[in-house]
Amino acid sequence: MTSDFITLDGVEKVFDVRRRTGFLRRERHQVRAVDGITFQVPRGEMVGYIGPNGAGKSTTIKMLTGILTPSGGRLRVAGIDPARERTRLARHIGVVFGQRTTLWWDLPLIDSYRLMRRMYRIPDARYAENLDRCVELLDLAALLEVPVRQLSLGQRMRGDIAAALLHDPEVLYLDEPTIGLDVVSKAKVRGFLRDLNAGSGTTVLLTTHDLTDIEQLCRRVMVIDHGRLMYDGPLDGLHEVGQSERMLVVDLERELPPLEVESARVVRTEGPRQWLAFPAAASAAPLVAAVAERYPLVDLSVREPDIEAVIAKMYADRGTS
Ligand SMILES: Nc1ncnc2c1ncn2[C@@H]1O[C@H](COP(=O)(O)OP(=O)(O)OP(=O)(O)O)[C@@H](O)[C@H]1O
Repeated sequence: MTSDFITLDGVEKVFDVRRRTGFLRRERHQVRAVDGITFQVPRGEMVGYIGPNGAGKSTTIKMLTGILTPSGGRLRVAGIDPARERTRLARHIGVVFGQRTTLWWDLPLIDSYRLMRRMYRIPDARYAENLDRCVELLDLAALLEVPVRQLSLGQRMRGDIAAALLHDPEVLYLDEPTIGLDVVSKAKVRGFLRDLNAGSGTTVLLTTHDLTDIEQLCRRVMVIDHGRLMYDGPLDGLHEVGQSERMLVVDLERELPPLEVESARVVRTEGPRQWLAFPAAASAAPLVAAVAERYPLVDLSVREPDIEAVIAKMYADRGTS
């Protein structure tokens, strides 16, 4: 048996859309939301699934939960075809949508959990154990009797994550789990997910626009755009694909015209300080030596490429190709 827990092979999703083109006229056209995606996720991995708005991320997640049926290709989660056996699959997966809640709005948090226990037919001992663990790790003790509508966004999100985990799913899909949260709440959610993945070996597929989530949680990232997989690999590898640059920031004894050194270009000057961009994959040592030899150098620092800028560049390059 393969250790791959999620497998997609040439998966497609095409939507038929009717567009109004006149008073009584409507035109039919097709949107290829997912256009032949292939990837595998082994058990226990935590993977980032990112892309610009409308790239096809939510459509992929909906196919992985069985809400949507693929138009083509083959998709399996825990050996199950999600669209055909959605109920059986539900026992294996947990889903958290940052923008929506699965909790009952007017009920105290604990009542939502009790309803879920019944829905998923979770054995008493297991329910008690999982609830205790979530309450402790997600800091929910003081919130259990509070109606969901009175919870802050960060509290509600922690409540939703617990709800998704009460039935011990083997895989957790997270769609924007830190959206709108403050710095402290984000750190809490990220810390919990890291421990969950490391401790229980839960497989996690994480969709987010916050790249710090990815940097802090995922070693592997998949980038999707226009329904196609543009990149699948380690986060660091994005720098190479995106041809990113590092920055050498130099402080000189006095203000000078832009420095002229091989393999770097001055992108900014501010008094005696200058910023030199050079390829991220290149060593900074020869560049530093060249600057020090020819110019009156006082101080320097090297800045790593900003992953956000790398991805923005990837999206932009794609848009113009
Ligand atoms: N039910 C639907 N009917 C028609 N078109 C749809 C439907 N759902 C999604 N689409 C289209 O499919 C494409 C992909 O949408 P999807 O929601 O998967 O993107 P996304 O990557 O999740 O975007 P975002 O980051 O904005 O949430 C978009 O062009 C969207 O308009």
